[in-house]
Amino acid sequence: MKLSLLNELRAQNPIVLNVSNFVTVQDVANGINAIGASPIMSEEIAKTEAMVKMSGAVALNLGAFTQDQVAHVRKMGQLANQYGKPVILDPVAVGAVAYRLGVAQSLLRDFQVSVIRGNAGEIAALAGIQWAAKGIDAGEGQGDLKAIARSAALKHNCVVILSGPTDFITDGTTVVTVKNGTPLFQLHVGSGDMLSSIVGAFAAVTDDAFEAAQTACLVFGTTGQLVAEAIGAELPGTFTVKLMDQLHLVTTQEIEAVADYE
Ligand SMILES: Nc1ncnc2c1ncn2[C@@H]1O[C@H](COP(=O)(O)OP(=O)(O)O)[C@@H](O)[C@H]1O
Ligand SMILES: Cc1ncsc1CCOP(=O)(O)O
Ligand SMILES: [Mg+2]
Repeated sequence: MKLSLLNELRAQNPIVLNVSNFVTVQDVANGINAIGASPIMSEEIAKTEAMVKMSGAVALNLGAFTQDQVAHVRKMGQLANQYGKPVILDPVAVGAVAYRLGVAQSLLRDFQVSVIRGNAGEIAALAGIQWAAKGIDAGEGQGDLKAIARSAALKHNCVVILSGPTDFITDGTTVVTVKNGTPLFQLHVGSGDMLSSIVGAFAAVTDDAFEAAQTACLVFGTTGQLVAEAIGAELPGTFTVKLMDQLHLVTTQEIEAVADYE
């Protein structure tokens, strides 16, 4: 865990290039901005190369794609590999919809990702493990989440974040768990998407994708937890607004004071 990456991120203000989904695009852009990085979104394949070149990391979200957009994502992933930019993949709902899983698997064959960030249903699907995912949510399943995360990481040769009440972050060998968070994250559609792109912001300021993934989970989880403790009630609207504020304001000292990871 390297919390000083948060200060590094704020000092560098790296550009994070996103293929987002139309549902959560504004939360994702503002989340990246609030934490101290610089978001840019893209939907046009013709300008992909220039945009990849100027970016520090590329975050690819499969939340709501058309076939044209899949071609765009593929080209962006391949160009990111060519220019040595870290790629973060958010495989939204691949556990619930076979077509989505097929698309994600074909993309994972066509370019190398640095980090996959998904919930239990999504990561189990990418590991080839049985799980009853529910739409965009994790759903229900049996099994050792640590082992599922590790198996997905080994299969796709990358760092994997299996997020949820506890986040499991692994490079396929070591597994770090982050227990910070709040159930309010589940009442805000886009929490996962924000986390994935924030992983991109951290990956842009270090060559160590595993460290970037751990730190992003700790920063995001503790920030949400601090907000929930401050508002003290189940108010998803208020939570969303205050989460943006706190992502901007949170300090490494405040995070250290509540950090719960091993
Ligand atoms: N019940 C919970 N308690 C604490 N934190 C949670 C809980 N559920 C999700 N989170 C946090 O919410 C964020 C988004 O994760 P998740 O809900 O798994 O993604 P998605 O929105 O893609 O399903 C992560 O930071 C995760 O740690
Ligand atoms: C509701 C919805 N439908 C397609 S993408 C999307 C948003 C998913 O966001 P998250 O996985 O971050 O909750
Ligand atoms: Mg999600």
